[in-house]
Amino acid sequence: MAQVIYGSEVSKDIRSELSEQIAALRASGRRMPKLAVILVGENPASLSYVTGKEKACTQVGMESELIKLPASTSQEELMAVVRRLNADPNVDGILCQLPLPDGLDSAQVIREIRPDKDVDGFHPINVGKLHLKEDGFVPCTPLGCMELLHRMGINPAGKRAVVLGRSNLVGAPVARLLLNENATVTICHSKTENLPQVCAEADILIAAVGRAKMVTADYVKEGAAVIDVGINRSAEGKLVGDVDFASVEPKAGFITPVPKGVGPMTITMLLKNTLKAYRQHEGE
Ligand SMILES: Nc1nc2c(c(=O)[nH]1)N[C@@H](CN(C=O)c1ccc(C(=O)N[C@@H](CCC(=O)O)C(=O)O)cc1)CN2
Repeated sequence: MAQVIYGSEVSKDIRSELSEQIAALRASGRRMPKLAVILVGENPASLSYVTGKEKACTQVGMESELIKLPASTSQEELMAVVRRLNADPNVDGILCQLPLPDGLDSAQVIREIRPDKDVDGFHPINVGKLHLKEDGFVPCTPLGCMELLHRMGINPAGKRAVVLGRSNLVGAPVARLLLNENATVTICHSKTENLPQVCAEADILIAAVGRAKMVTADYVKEGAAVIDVGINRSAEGKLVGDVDFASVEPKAGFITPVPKGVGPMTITMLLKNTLKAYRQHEGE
């Protein structure tokens, strides 16, 4: 039976540490860290995630600003909002909730965000820094996966890690983070042959493909740490991961559930990145 690692619980500990740090800033009369979130359109999932981000900021004592724009917003209008936030000295972190409505170019928006305010870690400068092992902003979901591994007491050095999925948001950066911590990393994708066998060699298996319950027990080595990044909605509207929990849990050593696994860590790592941006802006 695997040890189930709840990101929701780990998040509570990290958020209480962040609250203490922010309370100390407030007590010394300092400016508060501030996150600005841009939401374009009416995607219900995106609305729920940005609401979660605002609530989390309030919970730890950070300031936040939600800029809600209609789906009809033009690329130039969106870029102008980013430029306004870039120039605002009270804003430490900026993010544009993804996906954007059809017709808007997210890559162009991300490139417009000042790299020192890019708390999502998506700007090419921050992507480059991750690959060069330089200090920059790392995307929140991959950072959350690494934090969970560390909290499980797993040191990736020398371990076989398999990342299922190669997206810029999760697969590619989490693979790089594992490599940076000296794991031997394989990235699998839709063209990978013998997928279950390749995955079954992993000591650490990260599932980030976006296919409900795709990872069954035959993909998993006995005792492996399995991190499920999937957020898939079933026909009944139930949230399910990429891992078939019932099948994998008896075989794995550690496993994260969906919900209450990696998801809450994404928002917690965003708070951490925003406080880091604030400290850099304050010259600490
Ligand atoms: N600009 C960004 N856009 C998106 C990101 C991102 O990191 N930056 N990631 C995802 C969405 N996301 C945050 O934005 C996110 C996803 C899931 C969760 C979460 O807490 N999930 C809960 C379940 C919530 C539910 O019931 O729907 C869980 O897994 O327990 C938080 C944030 C894409 N866009």
